[in-house]
Amino acid sequence: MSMPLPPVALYVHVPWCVRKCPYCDFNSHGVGASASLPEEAYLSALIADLEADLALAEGRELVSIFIGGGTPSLMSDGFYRRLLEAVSARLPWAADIEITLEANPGTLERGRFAGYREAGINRLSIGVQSFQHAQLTALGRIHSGDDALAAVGEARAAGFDNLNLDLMHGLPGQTPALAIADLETALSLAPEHLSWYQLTLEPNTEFHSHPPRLPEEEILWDIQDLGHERLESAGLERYEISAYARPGRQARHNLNYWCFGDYLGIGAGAHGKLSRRSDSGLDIERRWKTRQPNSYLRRQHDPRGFLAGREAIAPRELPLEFAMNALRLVEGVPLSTWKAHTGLPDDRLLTCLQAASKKGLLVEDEERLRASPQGLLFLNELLALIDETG
Ligand SMILES: C[S@@+](CC[C@H](N)C(=O)[O-])C[C@H]1O[C@@H](n2cnc3c(N)ncnc32)[C@H](O)[C@@H]1O
Ligand code: SF4
Repeated sequence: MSMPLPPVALYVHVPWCVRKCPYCDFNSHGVGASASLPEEAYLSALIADLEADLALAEGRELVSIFIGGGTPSLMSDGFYRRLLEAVSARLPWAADIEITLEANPGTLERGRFAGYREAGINRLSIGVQSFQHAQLTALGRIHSGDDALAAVGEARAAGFDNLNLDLMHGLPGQTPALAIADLETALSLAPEHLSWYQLTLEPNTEFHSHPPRLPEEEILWDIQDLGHERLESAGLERYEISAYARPGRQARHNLNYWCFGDYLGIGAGAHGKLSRRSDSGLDIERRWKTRQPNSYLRRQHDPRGFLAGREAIAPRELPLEFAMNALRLVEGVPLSTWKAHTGLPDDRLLTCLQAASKKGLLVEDEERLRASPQGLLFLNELLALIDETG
């Protein structure tokens, strides 16, 4: 019998922001507050991009849609209504599909969230980062703490009952007390999900060339320990390195990535991962689209199409690729996911995990692939070991 294919999700990228943040290495382009964006042209490009990728879904139902950026909340509700209509006319959806949109509190227009809800978006991810003036300024954000509070209020009033707040920690000038104060404010808003990322200095960002002064290592550890304890005591369970959720509110879209599910990626610079049945099980490919927004728009009228590159994942690389995702999850993944999502037999993975188990970086479990608490702290070391033995 032929292998079943993994579940499939859809990622949609919106590449524009009001201003480029100095720490950000995403495919996002600052256009200023008063720019008018080419909504019509981008919508028709996204639909053409989806059309070209439709066959890759092989008739599977979409389990989730994630509209990320950039700043998707720069686009109107009409844009998303038409986009979601176009997607649903072309691909079947799971009855309980999760449809998330990333929103920036600095782009809040009255009534916009209600329009998004009516368009069919059922989860908002709000980029709060911090509620403190000094930290928001250091991060070059365009919004204030009050804007973030107003955005959450507006989201609730619009009927969103599934909210994620993005917060960062380890920020310039941040003490443990300030980091916990941010979490207290976030918790007072009772989000269903909270992403709590430690600020990293990424290559090709302004912070990389002109690094700000960050808290000392010991302070960073204190922030992490205190924050983790506080979030768990408030009923937000840590299920991934940086993600906390109320029971049943884990982000389905991210869970699909971390469990090595498939996803189509449309929009400037969007990445996808797709499996195809083959004689040996599954052939898995990564694909990515043209990155520059203007080049992407031009590709609609170019016989080359939107695709900028594609690469098969060689069977040798699969253990690492799989583990890089699965091991981010605190509970790991059932070992059966490996076979189901790579088409390869278990022994291939198990051989290269033995060394990691011996070092105490993996929990010995015949049913699940799961990092130990030590392994979660030193994930890079664990992944390097898997890579060497893969
Ligand atoms: C793609 S960004 C988009 C969200 C939206 N554009 C915004 O910034 O509000 C997703 C999240 O990644 C996090 N992030 C981005 N760059 C980061 C960095 N260098 N270190 C840690 N977290 C980062 C931020 O919390 C951000 O909200
Ligand atoms: S608003 Fe978000 S995507 Fe845009 S530059 Fe800032 S962090 Fe990056």
